[in-house]
Amino acid sequence: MTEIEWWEYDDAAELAAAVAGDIQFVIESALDARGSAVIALAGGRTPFPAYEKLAQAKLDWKKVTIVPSDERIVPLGDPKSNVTGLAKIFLPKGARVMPIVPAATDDYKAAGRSADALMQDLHWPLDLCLLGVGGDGHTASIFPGPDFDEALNGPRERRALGVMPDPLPPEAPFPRVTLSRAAIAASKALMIMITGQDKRDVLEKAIDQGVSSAYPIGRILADVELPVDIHWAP
Ligand SMILES: O=C1O[C@H](COP(=O)(O)O)[C@@H](O)[C@H](O)[C@H]1O
Repeated sequence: MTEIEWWEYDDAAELAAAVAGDIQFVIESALDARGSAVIALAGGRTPFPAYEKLAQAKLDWKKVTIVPSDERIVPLGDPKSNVTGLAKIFLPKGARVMPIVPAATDDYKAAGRSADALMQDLHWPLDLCLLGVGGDGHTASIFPGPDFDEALNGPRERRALGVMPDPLPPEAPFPRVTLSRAAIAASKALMIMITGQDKRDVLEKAIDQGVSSAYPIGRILADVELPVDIHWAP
């Protein structure tokens, strides 16, 4: 089990400012060290106030590549598309925001292979992976279902894959493409951002359960070696 540090904030605004500051620091460090930065950012809803704040930072955005940690297989522009939300915020800054599912398709496995091929062209490992956690304990789009084992235990070089959640989450009932556990665990920095006591309870339980956890986030955290920062507000 890795070293996990909880960071607690009074409210969502404080949380957003802190997470934005930490992401900015990672990007600046990568730009100083290498002249470019590649980061994966969670989708859903929780992290978007932090992204709005981050976008105000004075950075050489043209040298920053952003990929979603996962994507719902929906057309680009759909309100449920994670990359569409990221693109609205970071494209105007000049960042490269990479769709990993360029077109909606019925073949989620093929979508996963295509996302994996796109990821192979990126500088690797990721400078940062920021994860969210669903109320059901999923993270990125690693869900229980027929692809769970492949997402957790597939070959190390597999960076992304297609996933059919079972059951489909009611708030976004779509097949998905997600970073694999190996890709997440290989990141140079790993952060989690959540809000609310319910998600905190799930995350604490998942961490306690460790490698035998039924929650995807528990299985991932049981396997990472780098320290993990969890940012939380009620
Ligand atoms: O479906 C998803 O859910 C998780 C959690 O989203 P949140 O809005 O409850 O924070 C998210 O991290 C993931 O990227 C997304 O596709």
